[in-house]
Amino acid sequence: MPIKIQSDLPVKEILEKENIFVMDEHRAMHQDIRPIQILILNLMPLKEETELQLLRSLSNTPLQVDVTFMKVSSHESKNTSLSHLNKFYQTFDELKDQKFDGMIVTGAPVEKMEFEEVDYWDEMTQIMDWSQKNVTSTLFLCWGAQAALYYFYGLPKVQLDKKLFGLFWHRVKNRKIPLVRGFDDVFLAPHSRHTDVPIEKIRACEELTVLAESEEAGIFLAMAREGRQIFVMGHPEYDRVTLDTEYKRDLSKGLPIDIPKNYYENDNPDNKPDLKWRATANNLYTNWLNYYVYQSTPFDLYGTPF
Ligand SMILES: CC(=O)SCCNC(=O)CCNC(=O)[C@H](O)C(C)(C)COP(=O)(O)OP(=O)(O)OC[C@H]1O[C@@H](n2cnc3c(N)ncnc32)[C@H](O)[C@@H]1OP(=O)(O)O
Ligand SMILES: N[C@@H](CCO)C(=O)O
Repeated sequence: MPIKIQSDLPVKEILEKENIFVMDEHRAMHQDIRPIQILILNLMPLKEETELQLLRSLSNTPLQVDVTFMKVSSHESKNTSLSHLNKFYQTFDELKDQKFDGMIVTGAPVEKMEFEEVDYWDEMTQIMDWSQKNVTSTLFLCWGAQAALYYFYGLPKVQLDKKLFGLFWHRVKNRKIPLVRGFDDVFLAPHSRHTDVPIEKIRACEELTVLAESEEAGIFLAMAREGRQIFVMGHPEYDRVTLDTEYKRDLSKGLPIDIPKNYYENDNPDNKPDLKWRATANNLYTNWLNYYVYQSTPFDLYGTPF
C-alpha cells in the first residue's frame, strides 16, 4: 500500500526521489476503493496448474482481487477436462461486454508454429484488440508476450538453436519506472522456450521500454503505452518444480534437453531445486497490481472511456 503523508511534508520529496511510493492526503481522500477485476486468458494446456501459480502470484497484495477465467472457443482442450472449463471458464463472447482493471494472457506451447497456424489466432487478435479499449493494463506472459509484440508492433519471433531453459540472470533497466520498484539490480528468473524476440528488435522499437534484460536470455520485461501493455518473456509464475517436471518429461520423451541452468544444486537433477525467483515474481505482480492496475484504473470502470 502507498505511504499516505501530508502533501507538504518535506521528506515527501526525498522519498519520491528514492522512488518510494508516496500518496498525498488530497489524492488519498479522493481515492475510492473497490475490488479490482482481473481477467485471466488461460491458454496453457494444464490449466489448473497455471491457475494455482497465477492466483498465488496475485494473492500477495492487500487489495481485493476478483478473478475471472477466460478460455478460447476456437480450440478444443485435450489436457483440461470439459467439466472444469464449463464450470470455471467463460468465453470471449460471454465476457466482451464487460470491462476489466487488468488482464493476464498466459503462455502456450505453440511457439514453434507460425502465429497464424494456431487454432485460436483470429480469436486471440480479437481479444487483443478488445483489450485496448476494455482493460486498463494487460500483462502478456511468454508466448502471449511474443504474440502481442508481433500483433501490435510487428516484431517477429525466431527459433532458437536449442531450448532456452533454466534460471537466467537479468539486470534491471530504467529503474525509476514503478514496475521494477523494489527489484534488486540483478535477479534470477525462469525461461523455458524454443523461440525468442530478438533483443535488438525490441530495443529498436520506440514504443517499447525495456525494464530487465539478460546477456544470455535476452529481454525479460518490457512495457508499452505507459504500462497499459506489459510483456514478460519468461515465467516468473513457475513454481519450484515446474522446470524439473518439464526437464524429466522431455528426457522421458527422448527430446533434446539440457539440464536447466542455475536450477539444481550442483546441476544434479536428483537434488530438490531451491526457489530463487519467488521474491522477484511477487514483487513484479504486486507492482503491476498496485501501480498499473489499481492506481491507474477508473473507480467506475464503465463511466470513463479508456
Ligand atoms: C513458450 C511458452 O509460452 S511456454 C508455456 C507452455 N508451457 C507448457 O505448456 C508446459 C506444460 N505443457 C506440457 O507439459 C505439454 O504440453 C503437455 C504434457 C500438456 C501435452 O503435451 P503433448 O501431448 O506433447 O502435446 P498435445 O498434443 O497434447 O498439445 C499440447 C498443447 O499444445 C497446444 N496446441 C497444439 N496444437 C495446437 C494448435 N494447432 N492450435 C492451438 N494450440 C495447439 C494446445 O494447448 C495443446 O493442449 P490442449 O489441447 O490441452 O490445449
Ligand atoms: N515451457 C514449455 C515450452 C514449450 O513451448 C514446455 O517446456 O512445455
